[in-house]
Amino acid sequence: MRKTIIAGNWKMNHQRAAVRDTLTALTEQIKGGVKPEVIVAPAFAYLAEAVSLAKGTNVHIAAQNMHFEENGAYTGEVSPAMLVDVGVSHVILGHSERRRYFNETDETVNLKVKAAVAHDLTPLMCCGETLEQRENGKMKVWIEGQIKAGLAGISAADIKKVVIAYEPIWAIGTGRTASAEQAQKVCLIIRNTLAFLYGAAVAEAVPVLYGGSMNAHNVADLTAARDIDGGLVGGASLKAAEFAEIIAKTIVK
Ligand SMILES: O=C[C@H](O)COP(=O)(O)O
Repeated sequence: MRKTIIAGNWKMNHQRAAVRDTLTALTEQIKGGVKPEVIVAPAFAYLAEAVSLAKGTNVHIAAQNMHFEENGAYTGEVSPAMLVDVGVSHVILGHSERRRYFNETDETVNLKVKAAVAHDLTPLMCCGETLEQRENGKMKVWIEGQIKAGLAGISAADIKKVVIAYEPIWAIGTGRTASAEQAQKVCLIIRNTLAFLYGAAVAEAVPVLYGGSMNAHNVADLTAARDIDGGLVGGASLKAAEFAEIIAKTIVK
C-alpha cells in the first residue's frame, strides 16, 4: 500500500509569528487522529524554527526548493546538506513557479531530485501543463516528458523515495480546480510513465499527489480517485483550521 500525503506549500507567505501560530494550531488540531502523512513547507528563513516546533508531532517539514550542489559560490542558494542539517525531511522540487520565475528546467530539476535522494531528503517533484498545452492536446506528451526527464538516472530503488505532484498550472491559485476525473486521468498517465520506466509493481508504490486549488470541499472527491494519493495544497494550507479540515477529509485508500 502506498502512502497518502497532504503537503502544505506556504510559498512566500507567513513570517515568524504566523509560522509559529499556524504550526502550533495545526499540530494541536491533528493530534492523534491523523491518517495521511502531513508535510508543511514554510519559507527558508523559518525552516529551523518549524523543525523545532514540529518535533514530536505528526508534521514533517519540507523546503520549497534547494540547490543540487554540495556547497560553493552560489550566492543566495541553500544546499541539500544544509536542509538535512536543520532537520528538514522533504523538499518540493520543480514547482511551476520555480520553473516560470526562476528558470528551472527539467535538467536542473533532475539534478535536484538526484541530490535530494542522495541526502535522504524526500523530493516532491512537480509537473503540470499549461491551459494552452491542454487545449492543444499536448498535455500527455508534456507530462510524460517532464516525468522522464525529471527522473533520468533515478534507479528503481530510489524512485521509491520520490513523491510526484501533478499540478496543472491553470489550476494553481486560480480557484479553478481540475475535476477528479481530469486529475485522475493525468495521475494515471504519470503512473503509467513510472510503470514504463520501472515496472508496474514499482509504479504502484510511488505516491502521486494533486495540487491546484485543493480545499476542504474538493479534497474527498479528488483523493477518492484511484491514482491520486493526496495533495499539494497552497492557499488553503495557510490557515490551520482549513488545512486540518483538508487533512481530516482526505481519503486514505
Ligand atoms: O504548491 C501548491 C500549489 O501550487 C497549489 O496552490 P493553490 O492550492 O494555492 O492553488
